[in-house]
Order: sequence, then C-alpha cells, then structure tokens
Amino acid sequence: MTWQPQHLPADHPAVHSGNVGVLVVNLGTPEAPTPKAVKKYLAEFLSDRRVVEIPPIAWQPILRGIILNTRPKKSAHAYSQVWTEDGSPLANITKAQAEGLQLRLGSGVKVAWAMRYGKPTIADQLQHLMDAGCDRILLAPLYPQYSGATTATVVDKAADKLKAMRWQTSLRTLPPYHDDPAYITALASDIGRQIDTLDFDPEVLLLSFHGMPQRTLELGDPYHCHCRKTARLLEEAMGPQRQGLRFETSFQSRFGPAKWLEPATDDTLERLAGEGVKRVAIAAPGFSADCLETLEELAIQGKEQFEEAGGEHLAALACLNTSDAGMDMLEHIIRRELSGWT
Ligand SMILES: C=CC1=C(C)c2cc3[nH]c(cc4nc(cc5[nH]c(cc1n2)c(C)c5CCC(=O)O)C(CCC(=O)O)=C4C)c(C)c3C=C
Ligand SMILES: [Fe+2]
Ligand SMILES: [Fe+2]
Repeated sequence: MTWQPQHLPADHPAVHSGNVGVLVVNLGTPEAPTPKAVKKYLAEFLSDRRVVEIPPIAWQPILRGIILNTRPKKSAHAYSQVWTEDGSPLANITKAQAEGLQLRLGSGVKVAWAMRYGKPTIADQLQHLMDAGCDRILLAPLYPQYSGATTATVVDKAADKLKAMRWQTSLRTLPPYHDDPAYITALASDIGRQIDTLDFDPEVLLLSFHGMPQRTLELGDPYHCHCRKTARLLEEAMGPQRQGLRFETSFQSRFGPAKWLEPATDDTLERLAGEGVKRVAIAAPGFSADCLETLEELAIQGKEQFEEAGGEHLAALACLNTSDAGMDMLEHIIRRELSGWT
C-alpha cells in the first residue's frame, strides 16, 4: 500500500512507495506504413537537432519544402515490405524485449518501453512508471554504441520531462555497452549459431553499422570508434573458431548530400562481388532489434545489390532481438546498473 501523509488532500497524487523502474528505449517508428504516418514520424525525427546538426533556419525549409514532400512515399513503400500484422518490427521487438526483461527481473522491478520518436512516448512511460510508485528509474537506451543522435537525445527527452516536475524521480542511465564482454559474447554466440544454420558457407562476415555524418566524428562523437571497437572485439572473439572467414566493417543508410562514415555498406557489397566473393553473411550489431534498416535495406536491397554485382548468396542475419543470448545480455547489463537499488 502507498503511504500518504496526513496533511495532503485525498486527491493528491500518491506518494511514491519506493519501487524501481526500468525504461527501455529505442529509436521509434511510424504508426503505419503510409506516407501520412511516415511524414509525421520523419518530421519529428529529422527536426531533432541531435540528429540533423544544421541550424533550423537553414534546415527547416529544406525539410518542410523538399524532404517531407518526397521521402515519405518512398519510405512508406519500404516500411510496407517489412510491416507485420502486429505493426512495426522495431516496436514489436522492443515491446517483447521489455516483457522478457519484466519476467527475468521479477515483480520488484517495473519494466516499461518507449520510443524516442512516435509512441509510446518517453514522457508518458516515465509518468506511467512513477504512477506505479517508481522513484528510482533506470533509463536504458538500447544502443550499444553511444552517439549524440541516439543515446544522448533519449537522455535529453527524459530530462525534458523531469524539468517540468516539482518532485523528480531519480534517474540513472545505462552506459554504452559496445565493448562489454557480455555484449560481445552474446553477439559471437548468436551470430555463430545463425551462420551454422545457413545452407552455404560464407566467405565474408560483413558487420554493417548505421552511418552518421563524418563531421560528427570530427566534432568528437565517439560513435565511429565504438563501432570499430565492437567490430574488432567481435572478430577477436569469433575469428579463432572461424578460420578462413573474413571480417569486414561498413556503415549503412547514408542520408543527404554530406559525407558519411565510410566505407558504405552498398559500396562494400559491390566491391566484394567485384573481387569475386560469392557468399556473404551480414550482421548488424549496432541494432538491438530488427527494423527497416536491417529487414529492408540489408535483407532486400543489399541482397539485390550483391547479386546484381555478381555475388551468389547473401544472408542478412537477425539482430539479437529476444534471442536467449540477447536477453541474457540485456538482463546482465541492466541488473548491474540496478545494483544498490534492488
Ligand atoms: C542505431 C543507430 C542509429 C543512428 C546512429 C542513426 C542515425 C541517423 N539516422 C538518420 C536518418 C534516418 N534513419 C532512419 C531509420 C532508422 N535509424 C535507426 C537507427 C539509427 N539512426 C533505426 C533503428 C531506424 C529504423 C526505424 C524503423 O522504424 O524501423 C530513417 C527512416 C527511414 C527512412 O526514411 O530511411 C531516417 C530518415 C540520420 C539523418 C542519422 C544521423 C545522425
Ligand atoms: Fe537512422
Ligand atoms: Fe535506410
């Protein structure tokens, strides 16, 4: 039962009874695979100054005048190819991860999930946890590699909610886990397991990370270094058992005319095919859940590009999602951050 001081009116919000909450957050997704819903989503996403670091006075006319009039149709078509009966894969998997964590962490910890763009919102889900009596909340952006455009903007959004509160909840944030042995071990075992079930023997394992403008690296964003370190550690963990498998790293999803991190995934697939490589497996270790960028860009477009350039087999491997290895890892890194609270 919640303790309520005598001097407060009966309709005063409940005084928190000291529960612990976990809010897992991922990027966000449109509400439907339609141009209208995608336009709304892109307007929010691409207006985030952490994502597009161009002064609004220059950027907003381009966004409103060009991008939001052309991209939603194209992107909605891409989304429609990966949409499921239950909606967006990214939202479904994030929800399933939160439900899995709730079972593993038990009733002493309340787990909720939110999306940085779209719904359910971070503000609503923080409120939901607080209404359930949580006065200590671990905010867990599910991005292994830190960047301003991912981890930091989630923390900003949570801080916006706290800013409006007289009586704030205590907040901890999950650090990036790009080099955490639990994460590397989970990736090595899950990627290895999937490679063993393929009906071909890949010559190359391509590790494809989401790209960022090259300028963010020059401005000190650690994202590129985090991706490179994940790739190096994964090769060190898997390489010895996979003699003859070549590891390569690339960056996907280039957006806009500025220079992005290189090498690009599409260019790399064409180069590999041009070098005579016939069999490739692609993993996307930076995505904790399968989404448009893995299911459409890699598994559909990437496969087409590789085959058109002369490759024969391309398999896009699943992200950690709710695999045993993935959930063991999430439970481990989240329990560690809860220490002293539970
Ligand atoms: C995992 C890390 C991600 C980083 C870093 C990132 C940076 C980034 N993204 C864009 C533009 C777009 N990204 C889009 C989709 C998308 N991006 C990520 C993750 C990262 N983005 C995910 C998980 C998804 C998929 C969402 C889903 O619903 O499945 C899109 C939308 C689709 C499209 O129109 O192509 C855009 C646009 C920029 C500019 C950026 C720069 C820092
Ligand atoms: Fe993106
Ligand atoms: Fe994309």
